[in-house]
Amino acid sequence: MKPSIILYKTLPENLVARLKEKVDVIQVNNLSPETVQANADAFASAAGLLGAGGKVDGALLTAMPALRAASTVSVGYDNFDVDALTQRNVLLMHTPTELTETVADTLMTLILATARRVLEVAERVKKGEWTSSIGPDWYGVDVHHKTIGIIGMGRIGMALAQRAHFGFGMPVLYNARRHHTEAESRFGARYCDLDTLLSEADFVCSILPLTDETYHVLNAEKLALMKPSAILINAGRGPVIDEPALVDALKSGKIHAAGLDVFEQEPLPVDSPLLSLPNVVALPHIGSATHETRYNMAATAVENLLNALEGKVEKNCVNPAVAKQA
Ligand SMILES: NC(=O)c1ccc[n+]([C@@H]2O[C@H](COP(=O)([O-])OP(=O)(O)OC[C@H]3O[C@@H](n4cnc5c(N)ncnc54)[C@H](O)[C@@H]3O)[C@@H](O)[C@H]2O)c1
Ligand SMILES: O=C(O)[C@H](O)CO
Repeated sequence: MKPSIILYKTLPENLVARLKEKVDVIQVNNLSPETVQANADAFASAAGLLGAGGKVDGALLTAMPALRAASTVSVGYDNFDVDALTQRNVLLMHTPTELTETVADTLMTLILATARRVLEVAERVKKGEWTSSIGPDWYGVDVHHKTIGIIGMGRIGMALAQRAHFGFGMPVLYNARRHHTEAESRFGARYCDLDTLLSEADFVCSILPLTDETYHVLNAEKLALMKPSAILINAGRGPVIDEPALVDALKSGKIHAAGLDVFEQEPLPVDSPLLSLPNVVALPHIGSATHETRYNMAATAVENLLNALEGKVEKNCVNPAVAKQA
């Protein structure tokens, strides 16, 4: 008998067919308590879990005693209780490599869109305000040769540094948990403590994972260190920034603008004060959202799950210690 899995994301047909070669697939819409309750037997007997978003915590794991592997269509896994998974010998697989370049493109998009006020001026053109030669009220600020400060010099941080250094001639500052010799040799990047980075960078770009340590690391005190001309970009996770403190910094001119792909609450509520600020570019968490990259992520997540269920976890595993115990 084939093992069964819970699939909580819509996947292309060919990928579902690939899964069905090896496992029985039970498709659900989400991982809400209502869904779990309505499909209690399926959840109880499933050996695998595949999808994106949704909280995978102790309560869900209690409802899934047969679970052996979970596979997320994402690189970030802050929505998983990794300790609880590891305690129960459940492997967690993710997609760390497929999206790197695409997310770096998104970060560059936010840098350019905020600096050149792309949304604002395009909107003015649509409204028919471009009636004579433009003046300073349409101007933005330069990106090229300005200093970029990257908080989180991991895979995506490196891809951003490459674009900034080679494409835009930008000096690169960075902060991470360790020195990154490759970033220093390839991009001349300079390691800084967080306060120095915040006070020197023209573009402060956060691509941090969300952890207990990074929660609200960019709070009012830290934002106050930024130059009034500086622009803050965040494509890591929303709760890394204290959002009310950011709104205050943007409203009072303590910082120049912000480009955001992630928020404390997603989807961003329509009454968020961020949406009424002209100096904010807000995107709906599209960091990796191209057809090519989302397909590649889904295909990798499928193979990750099938491999994990067969005990093959050479790569893409968040808690490989589980495999060693098996
Ligand atoms: N907006 C999106 O759609 C999108 C897409 C992909 C990834 N992300 C987010 O970006 C994150 C990073 O992805 P990645 O592939 O570059 O991960 P990565 O693991 O390669 O890099 C993470 C970097 O953050 C640093 N870091 C972690 N904790 C830190 C701390 N407390 N202080 C300073 N630095 C710290 C690490 O040292 C590392 O350099 C993901 O975890 C995810 O949350 C968002
Ligand atoms: O972590 C990721 O892969 C993206 O943020 C999508 O959730």
